[in-house]
Amino acid sequence: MKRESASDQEKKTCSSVKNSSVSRNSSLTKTSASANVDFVESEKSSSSSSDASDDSSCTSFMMNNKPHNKSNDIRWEAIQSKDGSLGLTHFRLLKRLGCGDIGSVYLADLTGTKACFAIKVMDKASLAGRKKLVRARMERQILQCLDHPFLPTLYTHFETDKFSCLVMEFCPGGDLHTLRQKQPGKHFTEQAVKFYVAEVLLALEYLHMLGIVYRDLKPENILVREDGHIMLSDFDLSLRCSVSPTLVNMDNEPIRKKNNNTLYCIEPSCIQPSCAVPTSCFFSRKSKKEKEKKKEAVSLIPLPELMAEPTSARSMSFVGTHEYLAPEIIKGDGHGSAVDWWAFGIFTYELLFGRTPFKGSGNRATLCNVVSQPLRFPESPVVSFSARDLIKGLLVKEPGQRLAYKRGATEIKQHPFFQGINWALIRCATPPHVPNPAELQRCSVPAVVSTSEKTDLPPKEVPNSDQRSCDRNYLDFDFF
Ligand SMILES: Nc1ncnc2c1ncn2[C@@H]1O[C@H](COP(=O)(O)OP(=O)(O)OP(=O)(O)O)[C@@H](O)[C@H]1O
Repeated sequence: MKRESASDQEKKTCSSVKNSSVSRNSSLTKTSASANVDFVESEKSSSSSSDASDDSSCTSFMMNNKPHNKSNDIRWEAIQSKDGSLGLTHFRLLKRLGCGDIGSVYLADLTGTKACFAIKVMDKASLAGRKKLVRARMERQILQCLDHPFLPTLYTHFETDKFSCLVMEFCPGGDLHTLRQKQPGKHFTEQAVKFYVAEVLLALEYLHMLGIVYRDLKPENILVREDGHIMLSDFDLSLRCSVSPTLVNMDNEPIRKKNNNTLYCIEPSCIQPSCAVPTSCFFSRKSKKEKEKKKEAVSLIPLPELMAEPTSARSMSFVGTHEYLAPEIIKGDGHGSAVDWWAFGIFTYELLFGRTPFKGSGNRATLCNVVSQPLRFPESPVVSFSARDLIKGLLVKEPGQRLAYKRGATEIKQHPFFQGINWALIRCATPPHVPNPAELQRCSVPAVVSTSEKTDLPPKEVPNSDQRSCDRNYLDFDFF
């Protein structure tokens, strides 16, 4: 069953566990937590009349630049071949993959090419009527900024009179929630968990460096790519703020002065967060002998780390999925990026044990448990000490004491649970589950007829499950 995000109704009913003085219904919130942290966010309950098509500063990136590693991507070539004049009529909608709060996602191919995409189709009038335009725009703006192996590629977006459409990479492997249900005991092995959470960690690290607090981590939002690697999806609850990447030492002190003769390169691309080997960016002007000595010393002194954690961003919104909400969100204390590390702890727990730690008999009970119930581990399945220790560090109720609060993902990467992970090469590692050809075939065989070539209207929302649409091999299309 799909887990819903916290609703306004529950916001009212859980008043016993939260600070009631906090307003959570602001529309597009722009505020400042400290002198140098600004953020912009969208909320489920946002109200704005702004157009979904407004663009942000990073809009031009995707339209004019090919993200790295896409040089052999036939999808990219296919989109470019249409010369920027794309509309819904250029796509055959094959199957509805699912439907979220702000739109439906379809598997589609671009006519005249072999390229398949996932297209999120959002009805603009419906968005405006339900005050979701800001959320839709936020999601698009964030997608336009991303260029990471574990985050979605937005190939293009376009608007018709009625619809706003995002054309993204299609993940044929389903989501981790569904995949977990298929595992023996409905939980993953510790080895598989290590792989999935490591990839999610890298994706969160990248988002935080861009000043994006994800706020909706849960297995349902982790999709499995054709090659078995993961992709985080769904950014409409995310919070954007500005961060200033800083080099810090192990005590979290910013590094300001040069260390004697050693010149440090402060280009973020040159920093290898927990790397023991100096990169070519770290050079000195000393003699060979001195260099040798220095080399030994350097291997003992931890290198500075890049800290770009929007820890001090402050949002008062009540957003997310009940079982994954951090205590500070429920209490209305204001929250920053530490909420993602809390959710990362819940996520790791769920993948390992097949259930979340604070789930109650209802949403209200769950929220109360998150705030006040101590963390407990089931006796079975048996998991390692390091796995439990990692979860304990993440599920600390006070955000300031939580693992990763001070140094972000770097702190988590250094935890013994991840010992042996080659962070730089994880995208080349063999995933625990690679969708088999039959699964892929099922996803790519046209299960539905296409929309009319003469109209740019997508199919009317069909109230049937994806499975049914597969079984019937076609969908009824109503044009409205
Ligand atoms: N790129 C993709 N490849 C394959 N399936 C996808 C892709 N993106 C989304 N989906 C599927 O479509 C469904 C709807 O996705 P969507 O992001 O619109 O909503 P959601 O995750 O249910 O949440 P929300 O209501 O918060 O927007 C998802 O459950 C997912 O299974």
